[in-house]
Amino acid sequence: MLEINNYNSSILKDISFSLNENENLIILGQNGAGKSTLAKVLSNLIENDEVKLFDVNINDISDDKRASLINYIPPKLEIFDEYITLREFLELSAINNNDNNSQIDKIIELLSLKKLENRFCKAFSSGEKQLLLLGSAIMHNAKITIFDELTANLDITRLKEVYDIFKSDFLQQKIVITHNLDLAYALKFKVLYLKDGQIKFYGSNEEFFSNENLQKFYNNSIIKLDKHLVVNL
Ligand SMILES: Nc1ncnc2c1ncn2[C@@H]1O[C@H](COP(=O)(O)OP(=O)(O)OP(=O)(O)O)[C@@H](O)[C@H]1O
Repeated sequence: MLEINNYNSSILKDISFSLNENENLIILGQNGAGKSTLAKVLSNLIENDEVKLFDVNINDISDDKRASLINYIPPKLEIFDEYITLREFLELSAINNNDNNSQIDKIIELLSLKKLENRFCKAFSSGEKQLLLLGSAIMHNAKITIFDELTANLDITRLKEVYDIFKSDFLQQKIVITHNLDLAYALKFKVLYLKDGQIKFYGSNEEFFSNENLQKFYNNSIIKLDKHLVVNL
């Protein structure tokens, strides 16, 4: 269980909610609403005293233990080593000391990354870097993984693959920050909507994507067509 109680900062206002074990979440909101900041608070990249992970205050959890409980995947892959290959990057993403070769093979196969296996990550396209981030999250295998705009640079085929992985059991509990409302709608995860640093909605996917709430949160800019949401251009 993930809990945050009365968190306040210059960016976020009075943030409180709890997410049960094995519940997945989507965080929505306009640019600058505070989504990434909230993700960093939940994973203690912004230190705080208001988050509890599985009933323990996040500050009382050792770094190793915390890494096994929550993992924040940033929107962009930062590579500091010019010569690190995809395979090496995945090896470094593991937080255990096992022989991880067969798991790495599985992830490379799952994400169809075989041709990039021994290439330097630094030169990857932005979409390839996003897939590597997803691979590293699967390798890391934290109890809760937060993805900050993972799908931003993916082509349609890759987006569908990521959707399938989000719906599968390759990862444990997932928190997905996205601007892609069609993806958010299709995933059916619980929704948290932020506006100006405040939670304006926290509840079921079905309720959030009701016609009434679409009107309330997005004016007339989104319409429902069959099982999809499309931008009303
Ligand atoms: N380190 C910081 N110092 C000062 N202000 C910051 C800092 N980080 C973020 N902000 C500000 O806080 C607000 C929320 O930023 P945040 O990145 O959390 O938004 P977001 O909802 O993730 O936006 P986007 O959808 O554009 O990625 C923004 O106005 C941003 O400029």
